[in-house]
Amino acid sequence: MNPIFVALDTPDIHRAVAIARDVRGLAGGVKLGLEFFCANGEEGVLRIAEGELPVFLDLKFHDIPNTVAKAVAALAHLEPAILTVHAAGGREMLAAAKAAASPKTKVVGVTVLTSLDAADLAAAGISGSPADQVKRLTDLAQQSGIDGIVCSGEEVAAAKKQWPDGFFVVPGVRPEGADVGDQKRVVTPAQALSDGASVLVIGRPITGAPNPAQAIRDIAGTLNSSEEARV
Ligand SMILES: O=c1ccn([C@@H]2O[C@H](COP(=O)(O)O)[C@@H](O)[C@H]2O)c(=O)[nH]1
Repeated sequence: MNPIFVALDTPDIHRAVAIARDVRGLAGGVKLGLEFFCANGEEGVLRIAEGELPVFLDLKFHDIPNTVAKAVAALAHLEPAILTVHAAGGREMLAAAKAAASPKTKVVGVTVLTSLDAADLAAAGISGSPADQVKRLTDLAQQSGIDGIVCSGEEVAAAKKQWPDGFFVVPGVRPEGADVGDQKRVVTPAQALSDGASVLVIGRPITGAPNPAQAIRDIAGTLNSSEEARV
């Protein structure tokens, strides 16, 4: 499986369609998040799905089990390849999300956002490092029956050891020297992949490039040959 999913973080449907077209045949899929979904809804998702790349719906649901289950059920007919919920929503909520999803969808739990560091966790009253919190939430996710987690590349090797057959989505990925923006726990695509990432989520380094297709080719070229063979 090609691990590169391009984050189409724009409210502009025409721009999203154009980038999805540019990266077709080079990316493993596209990721649609809150910015896109709030602006374009289900109709927008269907437009992007016409491009025939697998669609990852990154809506990061976090609510009581009944509400999350109903939200996931309302989207189940779209059969996204991947769907996110917040692992901190608890075991019951995670299990309810999995039960409501299409069997074709991998449900993954966001552990600690890649835009947060230890100081941010402390400010929110969470003790320990991001790695400690990712470990706790990975346990919870595994016990709940969902398919995997979202974590940074800094934690993915440990998470893979903890959950060998888990599915690991890694955002906060930056080619050497690229602008990190608001991301705080960042690794290179090659590092994330060799440490066990199943999917690399990459947005601005591709969508902000003058030539998104070339940006993906450049990233693929940084992966070592055995990993590159998967792209
Ligand atoms: O912990 C998380 C969870 C999700 N994301 C999402 O990934 C992309 C990253 O975009 P870049 O432009 O490559 O920074 C974005 O859609 C986030 O919502 C994340 O970054 N971290």
